[in-house]
Amino acid sequence: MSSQQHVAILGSGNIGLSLAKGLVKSGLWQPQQITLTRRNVDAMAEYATQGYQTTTNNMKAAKRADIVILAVLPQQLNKLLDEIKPAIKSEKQLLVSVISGVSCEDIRSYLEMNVQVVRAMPNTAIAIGDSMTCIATDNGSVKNVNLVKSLFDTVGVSIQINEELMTSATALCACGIAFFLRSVRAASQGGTEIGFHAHDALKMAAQTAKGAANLLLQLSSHPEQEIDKVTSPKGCTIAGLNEMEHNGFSSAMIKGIKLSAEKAGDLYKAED
Ligand SMILES: NC(=O)C1=CN([C@@H]2O[C@H](COP(=O)(O)OP(=O)(O)OC[C@H]3O[C@@H](n4cnc5c(N)ncnc54)[C@H](OP(=O)(O)O)[C@@H]3O)[C@@H](O)[C@H]2O)C=CC1
Ligand SMILES: O=C(O)[C@@H]1CCC=N1
Repeated sequence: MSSQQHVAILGSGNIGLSLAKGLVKSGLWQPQQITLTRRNVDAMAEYATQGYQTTTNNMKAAKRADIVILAVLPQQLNKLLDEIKPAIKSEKQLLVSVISGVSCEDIRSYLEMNVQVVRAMPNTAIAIGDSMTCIATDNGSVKNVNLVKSLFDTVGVSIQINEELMTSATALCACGIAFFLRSVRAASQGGTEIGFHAHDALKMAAQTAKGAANLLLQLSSHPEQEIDKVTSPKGCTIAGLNEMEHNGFSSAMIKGIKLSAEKAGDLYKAED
C-alpha cells in the first residue's frame, strides 16, 4: 500500500470503524492516512487521539482521499452522495461501498458520474480480522478490485463474486454472523439446561462451533462427512440431530437466509 494514499471512511459506525482499526492493525496503513466521518464527531474522540483524522465534513474528507469508503446505512446514502458529489472526480477517486442493497450503478446514476465503484460486503468479524468479505464491481479496473481485495484481506478472507450475488452474500455472510451466533447461544442454553453454568456453557458451545468451522476450513471436507464421524450407530448424536431436524433445524436456517436475501435486495429501494 502506498504511504501516499489516503482513505476516507464516510459513516464511521460499526463496520467503518472496524475496517479502520483492521487497516491500521495490519501495519499497512497509518491512522494519519485515514479520515473518519460521522455527524456526531464527539463519538470519534478516542480515534482522534490515536492519530486518525476525524470530521463531520464528508466533502472535504472525500476530496482529499484516493479511496472513499461509503459506510452509512442505505437510507442515509443519498444525503451523503449529495454532500460529496462536488468532491468526486471520476479520474481521481475510487468509491468503495459496503452498503447493503445498493448497486454500483445506483451510486453512479445518483452521482450522474462515471466513477469506478467497487462493492464490499464484510461481516462484523472484521473487528477481529476474521471477516468473510465478498467483493463485486461492474466497472472497477482489475487493479482497483485487487486494491480493494488487499484492503479487506487485511481484515479477514475476501472473494470476488458477480454483483448480482451481492444480496445473497449479504444474507449468507453479513447476516450469517448473527445466525451462527444465535445457534451458539441456543446450544449454550441447552448446555445450561443439562447442567453447566451459563458462562461455561457459552464458552464450551463457542469453542465447539469454532472446531466445527475449522474442520471444514482446514480439511476442506463436507459437513455430512464430518457429521458421519460423530454419529455412532444407535448413538446419542444421531438421536439429537434427528430430533432437531424433525423440528425444522435446517429448514429454519434455509428459510431465514432466503428471507434475509430478499430483504437485503430491497433495503435501498424501500427508501426511494
Ligand atoms: N453491521 C453489519 O454487520 C454490516 C453492515 N453493512 C452495511 O454497512 C453499512 C453500515 O452499517 P453499520 O456500520 O452497522 O451501521 P452504523 O449505524 O453503525 O454506522 C453508520 C454510521 O454512519 C454515520 N452517518 C450517518 N449519516 C452520516 C452522514 N451523512 N455523514 C457521515 N456519517 C454519517 C452514523 O453516525 P452519526 O449518526 O453520528 O452520523 C453511523 O455511525 C450499512 O449500509 C450496512 O448495510 C455491511 C455488512 C455488514
Ligand atoms: O441487517 C442489516 O441490514 C445489515 C446488513 C448486513 C448486516 N447488517
